[in-house]
Parts: sequence; structure tokens; C-alpha cells
Amino acid sequence: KGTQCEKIVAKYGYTHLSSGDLLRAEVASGSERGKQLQAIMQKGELVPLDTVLDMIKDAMIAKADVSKGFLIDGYPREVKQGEEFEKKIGKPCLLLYVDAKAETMVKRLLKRGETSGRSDDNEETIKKRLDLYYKATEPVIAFYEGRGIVKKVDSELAVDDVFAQVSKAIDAL
Ligand SMILES: Nc1ccn([C@@H]2O[C@H](COP(=O)(O)OP(=O)(O)OP(=O)(O)O)[C@@H](O)[C@H]2O)c(=O)n1
Ligand SMILES: Nc1nc2c(ncn2[C@@H]2O[C@H](COP(=O)(O)OP(=O)(O)O)[C@@H](O)[C@H]2O)c(=O)[nH]1
Ligand SMILES: [Mg+2]
Repeated sequence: KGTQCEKIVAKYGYTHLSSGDLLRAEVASGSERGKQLQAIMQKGELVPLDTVLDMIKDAMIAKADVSKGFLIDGYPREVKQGEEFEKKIGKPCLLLYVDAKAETMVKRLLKRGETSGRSDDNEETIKKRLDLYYKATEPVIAFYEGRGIVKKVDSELAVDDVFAQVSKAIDAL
């Protein structure tokens, strides 16, 4: 997701908000709340809904005047998060479903873990993150499929070939 988002920002100028990055910034601040978040993320579990939603909302408000549009990465993680987002903020116009095999994701995250410094890029936590993804996050796609806004992107390919599919979906907006 992060890899494609960077390319989307370069080409389309949208404001990229990664819920994971917002949470990691709070952890890095060393605050009391950051310490609680770190413990949850280390276990590969989900941070309480209101915490993440408030962070996204504040970040959106801060950029509302200058933004050409928002690219939200890693959120919603469960159907309930999507419902709350729509109540408090609004409806999305496109959902990019960046798909890869579990085996590919594990391989890429372990490789990323060699340099990312992320305490959740280890085999045990990756497994928990994937389990939770299939259980809680994948149903989000079905939720939005009914609205006809889901565009599936095959991310087994090279980065630029993935981006060609992403661009096509955005250009069709
Ligand atoms: N809406 C969100 C987003 C993130 N997290 C927490 O933050 C961790 C990392 O999330 P994220 O950065 O989105 O992880 P990935 O899916 O691996 O994607 P990325 O590489 O972009 O970090 C999750 O495992 C989870 O503990 C969460 O609880 N709720
Ligand atoms: N081959 C290949 N590797 C990729 C691609 N996208 C990401 N990666 C690698 O996979 C790792 C995780 O990617 P990232 O964008 O951080 O994933 P995220 O967790 O969804 O944000 C990175 O180390 C990338 O180098 C891709 O399209 N093709
Ligand atoms: Mg990322």
C-alpha cells in the first residue's frame, strides 16, 4: 500500500494519510497513549476504533483547505470502522484493493523487516496481522463492492506494473 501511495501522491497530488503512520508517530512521541498503542501494534491487534478515527479526522481537517483529495491507507480495518468513517466524515469514491497472496506478503514484510525498524515486521506478528486481515478486514471489501467502487489491483507484479493498474482506476474517476 505504502509503495503505491507514494506514487499516487507524486502523480495526482492527493493528501496521503496512513493510519499506521499516524499511530507510529504517536508511538514515537513517547506519550502515554503512544505506549499503549505500541503494545497493541506489537501484538498485531487493532487499536480501538475511536482512537484511529479521531487521528484521521484531525489530520484531514488540518489539510482540508489545501487538499486536492484524500488518499487513506490502511483504514478501515473492519466494517464497523468503515461505517463510523461514513457517519463522521463522508463516503469514499474509490476503494483500491491491492491484492497479493499471503505467501508474497509474508516474504515482502520479512524483507522489509531487515531495515524498517518496525517491531511488528517479524514472523510471529506478521502471522497475527494476516489472520486478522482475513477475519476482520477482508469483509470491508464486500461492504464496498455493493456500491460499485472497488477496483482490484494485482500486486504480484513489479511496482510500475501495479501502478499502471492503479492509474487506470484513478483516471476513470
Ligand atoms: N486502522 C488501523 C491501522 C493500523 N492499526 C495498527 O497498526 C498496525 C500497523 O498498521 P499498518 O501500518 O497499516 O500496517 P500494514 O498493514 O503492515 O501496512 P503498512 O506497511 O502500511 O504499515 C496494525 O497491525 C494495527 O496494530 C490499527 O489498529 N488500526
Ligand atoms: N515485487 C514487488 N515488491 C513490492 C511491491 N510493492 C511493495 N513491495 C515491497 O513490499 C514491501 C512492503 O511494501 P509496503 O508498500 O511498505 O506495504 P504496506 O504494508 O502495504 O504499506 C516493501 O519492502 C516493498 O519493497 C510490488 O508491487 N512488487
Ligand atoms: Mg504502509
